[in-house]
Amino acid sequence: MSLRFTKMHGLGNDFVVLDGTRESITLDAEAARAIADRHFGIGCDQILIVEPARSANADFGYRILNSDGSESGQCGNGARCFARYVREQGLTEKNEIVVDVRDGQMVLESLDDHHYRVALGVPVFEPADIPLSGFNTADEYRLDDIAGRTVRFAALAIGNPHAVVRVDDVDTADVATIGPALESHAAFPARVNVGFAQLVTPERIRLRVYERGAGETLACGSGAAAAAVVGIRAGVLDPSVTVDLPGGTATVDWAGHGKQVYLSGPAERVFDGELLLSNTSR
Ligand SMILES: N[C@@H](CCC[C@H](N)C(=O)O)C(=O)O
Repeated sequence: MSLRFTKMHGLGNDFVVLDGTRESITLDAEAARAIADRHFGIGCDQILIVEPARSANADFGYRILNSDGSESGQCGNGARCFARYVREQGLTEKNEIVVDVRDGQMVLESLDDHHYRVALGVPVFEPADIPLSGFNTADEYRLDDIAGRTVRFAALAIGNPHAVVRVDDVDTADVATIGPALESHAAFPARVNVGFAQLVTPERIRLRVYERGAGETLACGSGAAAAAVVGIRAGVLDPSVTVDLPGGTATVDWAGHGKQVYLSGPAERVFDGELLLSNTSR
């Protein structure tokens, strides 16, 4: 059995994109891990599945699987690739696309030169799936047992959960230790994406993200949005923020409490291929 796929990336956060509009695609966690495997499969941070819309006002459904086989409700870099994919595959000619994600909807807009702007949703502080309690304030939590250290962070959801740790220098931040320790800490039963953000100017941050279910990636779009929103809410960032990630630069715009957060940046198509599913099992 074989499956046609397109390999894409957004700022080096890479994806295998599958068309589930013509025939339904069911991938269990083991199959997802096999596809994402960089030695025995195609290799990617996430698998994106284009599905038929579930709501009357949507154009498509959008499913996201991490490289460890877990499912997420959000992928910002993937959403830009999704927008490019559905237009290039002739699935729509629309410039503005509404997609159903696991817990809501997103709006994807085509800009010039293969750039896209994505409305990720309204950020939620004190999200229900992050049952932290007994910490300082809604904006700053603290855990004392992260690899023997005390770590302070903000926590919020943008369709998926994020912890944002402010650091002086992303180059020397201990992402490899603090990232996985916080990602799978008991305080986060659904696990969490962990961003390490360095303030450069009120319009610019540098960011590295240890992603839930994928490890450190070259860029995380929802992580960029989360870090910018935390800084804007704290009054240290302007409403439009340039986010420098290891894989490139994204822009985040947020007008404040109760408003949608927007992520803009490029989407690249790398190649098309056909996956022989029997070759992915080990
Ligand atoms: N790379 C993504 C986020 C993908 C999902 C995330 N790892 C999760 O489990 O929530 C992005 O660009 O937003």
